[in-house]
Amino acid sequence: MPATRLDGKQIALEIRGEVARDVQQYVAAGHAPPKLAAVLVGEDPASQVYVRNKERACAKAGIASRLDRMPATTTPDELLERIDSLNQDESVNGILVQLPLPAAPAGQPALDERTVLDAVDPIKDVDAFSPINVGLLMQGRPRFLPCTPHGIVQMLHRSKIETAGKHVVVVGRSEIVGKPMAMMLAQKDGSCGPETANATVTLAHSRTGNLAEVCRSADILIAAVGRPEMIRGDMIRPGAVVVDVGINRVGDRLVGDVAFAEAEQVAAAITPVPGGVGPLTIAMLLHNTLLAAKLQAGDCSIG
Ligand SMILES: NC(=O)C1=CN([C@@H]2O[C@H](COP(=O)(O)OP(=O)(O)OC[C@H]3O[C@@H](n4cnc5c(N)ncnc54)[C@H](OP(=O)(O)O)[C@@H]3O)[C@@H](O)[C@H]2O)C=CC1
Ligand SMILES: Nc1nc(=O)c2c([nH]1)NC[C@@H]1CN(c3ccc(C(=O)N[C@@H](CCC(=O)O)C(=O)O)cc3)C=[N+]21
Repeated sequence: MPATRLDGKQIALEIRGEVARDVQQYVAAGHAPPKLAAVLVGEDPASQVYVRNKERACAKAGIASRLDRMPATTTPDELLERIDSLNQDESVNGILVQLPLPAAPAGQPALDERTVLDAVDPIKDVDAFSPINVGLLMQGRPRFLPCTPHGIVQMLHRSKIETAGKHVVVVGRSEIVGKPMAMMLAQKDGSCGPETANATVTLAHSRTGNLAEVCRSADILIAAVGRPEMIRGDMIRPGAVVVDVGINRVGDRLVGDVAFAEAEQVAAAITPVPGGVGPLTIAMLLHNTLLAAKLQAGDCSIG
């Protein structure tokens, strides 16, 4: 029997509905609508699509948004100045600097991702990329949860997939996905999302020995590698849950990091690409933007 498809799009719509309702209540209590500022440097086509989707989702949830487009020739000082002005702007609750940043034109200093992300005020850091928010997450007392791992946690929970006592293998150790994902699932209590903790976590990467065997030992396999269809059917334990984070453009097709047709024959449940983790990332960004507004209004001390 082929695997159940975990419908990320549907779950994302459900979460967006909840955020819209909470935004309505927040505004009814006399607050200005939450506001997200996205900074897009350069012309990367995938980033354009993502930022457009995000703006549309904000509008539907009653969240205000502004898009600051800056040319690929922007200097580090210009970008840091823009971030600082968004930090100071009391009407802006959330700030997102779209990644990747473009390469610098010849003869100009590069835009360093770390320096730029460090400049975002932690109380407005809706991506949860700043060192303060990463540290709070590590300690099990997060303020903002990073959007993609949080979306995955929500999807598992809402699909009634238990993580406690399970062996989760996360393939990929990026700061955005793999590393925080592993940390969240290994937490002792529910601090990083409802009932999604207490997993036994293996964090695999490009230097992992015998990756296929490590993957086959997973009850839940989470692939965040960025290599089209590298997780094959024979790397999956029969009956496992497979979460495919990868978004790879191959010609005009969008494919994940998992060879879906093969995996579907082995797994018990699997996320498709598109329509899996991607839409959840956006839903959790909306959630974080409302949370940011509440924190700044003094409405709640922590998530
Ligand atoms: N759906 C969504 O919302 C999102 C999707 N994505 C997508 O997820 C994917 C991963 O993104 P991101 O985490 O930013 O990627 P990065 O490129 O930052 O990290 C990739 C990770 O995969 C590891 N890796 C690379 N090759 C192999 C290999 N052959 N075997 C095992 N591990 C390997 C790398 O190992 P090492 O550390 O050793 O180099 C690294 O840790 C991309 O396709 C991206 O587009 C990203 C963010 C959100
Ligand atoms: N500061 C920052 N924060 C991010 O969260 C961030 C980022 N930079 N840079 C790039 C990655 C990637 N990412 C995606 C989000 C949604 C979809 C998404 O909605 N995907 C749709 C398909 C969209 C399409 O057709 O291209 C889907 O999977 O169904 C994809 C990718 C967020 N990222």
